[in-house]
Amino acid sequence: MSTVTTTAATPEQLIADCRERIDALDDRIIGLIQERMAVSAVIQEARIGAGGRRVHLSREMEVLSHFSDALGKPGTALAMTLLELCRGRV
Ligand SMILES: O=C(O)C(=O)C[C@]1(C(=O)O)C=C[C@@H](O)C=C1
Repeated sequence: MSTVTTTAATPEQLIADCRERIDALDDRIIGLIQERMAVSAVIQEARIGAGGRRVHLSREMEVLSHFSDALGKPGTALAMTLLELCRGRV
């Protein structure tokens, strides 16, 4: 977990500063998700073009484990949402 430093003089200022940082982080997270969706689409199109299926279950298990190892049970839910964004509903 990274450290958060602030020079805020009041609780109100601290909250405003931190919310600004959260909004900026959320923008970056959204950008990364959009980048992930584009990369995932390249893989899926290549697989379908080669006669395969959109979904690759064993790879999805690896993605789910990656997130749950790092973030616990909510990480699994997050990975499932990411996978749905990247390949649609199954
Ligand atoms: O890694 C793959 O083979 C992908 O197609 C990418 C991806 C993903 O977004 O992580 C998407 C669909 C598959 O079911 C598995 C994983």
